[in-house]
Amino acid sequence: MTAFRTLDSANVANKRVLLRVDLNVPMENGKVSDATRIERVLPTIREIADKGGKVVLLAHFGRPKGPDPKESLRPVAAAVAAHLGRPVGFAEDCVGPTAKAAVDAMKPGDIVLLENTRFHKEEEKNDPDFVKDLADNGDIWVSDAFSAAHRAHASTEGLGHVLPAYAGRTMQAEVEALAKALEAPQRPVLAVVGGAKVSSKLELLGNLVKKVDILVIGGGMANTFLAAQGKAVGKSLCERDLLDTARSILETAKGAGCEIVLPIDVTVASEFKAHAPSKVVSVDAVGADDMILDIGPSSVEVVKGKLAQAKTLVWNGPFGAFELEPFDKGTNAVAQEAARLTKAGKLLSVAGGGDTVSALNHAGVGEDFSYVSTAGGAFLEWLEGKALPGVEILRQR
Ligand SMILES: Nc1ncnc2c1ncn2[C@@H]1O[C@H](COP(=O)(O)OP(=O)(O)O)[C@@H](O)[C@H]1O
Ligand SMILES: O=C(OP(=O)(O)O)[C@H](O)COP(=O)(O)O
Repeated sequence: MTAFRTLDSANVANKRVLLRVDLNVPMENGKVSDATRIERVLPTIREIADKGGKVVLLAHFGRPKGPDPKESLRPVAAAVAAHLGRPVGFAEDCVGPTAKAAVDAMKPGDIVLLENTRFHKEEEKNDPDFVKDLADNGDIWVSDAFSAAHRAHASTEGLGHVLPAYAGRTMQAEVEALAKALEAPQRPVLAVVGGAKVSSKLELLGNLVKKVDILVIGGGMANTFLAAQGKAVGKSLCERDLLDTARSILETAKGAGCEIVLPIDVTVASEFKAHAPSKVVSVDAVGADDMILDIGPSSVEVVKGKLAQAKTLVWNGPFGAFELEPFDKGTNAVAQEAARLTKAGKLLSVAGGGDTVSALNHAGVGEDFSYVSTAGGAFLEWLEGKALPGVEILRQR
């Protein structure tokens, strides 16, 4: 494995440092509801600023189709400043005259966050002209966004081709910690995959089932598998065009000797709303107007039984819409059991993902897992053994 170029070898004094961070943080009512991703990048920001660098933060937020005030990073800049205890400026564009004016006005040690890189469609295309526009405001590029390193985007990968590239402290720490915890995991290995990013994560499961002994599928992800088995899922989140993919993953799992665990009962409601009237039903009895928002109590018991068999747990994606009570019950119960087994020395537990970390904190066990990564999709791809473009670019230069 080629070593990273790290901040140890970077001369940042007086330099404009384009620092890619992942500030795709959970928000509730316009406020950051879980600051783990912010907390994790503070050491790198402080180190560069204290060495006299000008810290130009680049980040994405959500999946906007173009400029969209609802997906602005402005409120996140205020949260970064609050956690850092230092002022953080904000520029309303990440390229062009607005960004240039903000960066030109910086003094050594200053910190500025540029607006959502995804307001430009060229970001996700890794467009060379856009990369150049971003690079115009920097002398070096530091990436501390391990959780976005599975994306070969302009700010997560492209910049590494045109500027001297270095890994930030969180990037370093994540890769080291995951390798230490999971390079030779004790078996059985149990993976839990849930959450809502079904289309971008479902296909990963085809490789994951070859690496783990048991795969528990929950959250929105489970609905597509239930539908693939011919079950009704009503108004639930479900990717109908991925039913064949889901079926082929079930086949691959069978061939690989990986046990797949799906919910046997679910909590349904007719609205995606906290305290919406809800009931627990069998997965064979979901009605046309029902929305599956959590796993049910019998499923929780099944998952607890699987946890008791496992020596290693890897987890991305909550079991339900945990932000809305009472649809946090399944996630809370499983998280608390995993934490108990970890504290008893019976389980090595690694969990990751912006919302998953938030869910563990919500369940009161964020400190009790063996390792909590900021990364969800990137963590799953790393686990599959895939090379992550945003990591590889840091090794090559
Ligand atoms: N059954 C479900 N229906 C709709 N949304 C769900 C369901 N289960 C979980 N979710 C949502 O999944 C989101 C987290 O998914 P995801 O972004 O994939 O996780 P992470 O950020 O940890 O990688 C949460 O906002 C949660 O509300
Ligand atoms: O939140 C993220 O990933 P995650 O939800 O898998 O943890 C990253 O910021 C990547 O975001 P993306 O999946 O919109 O590219």
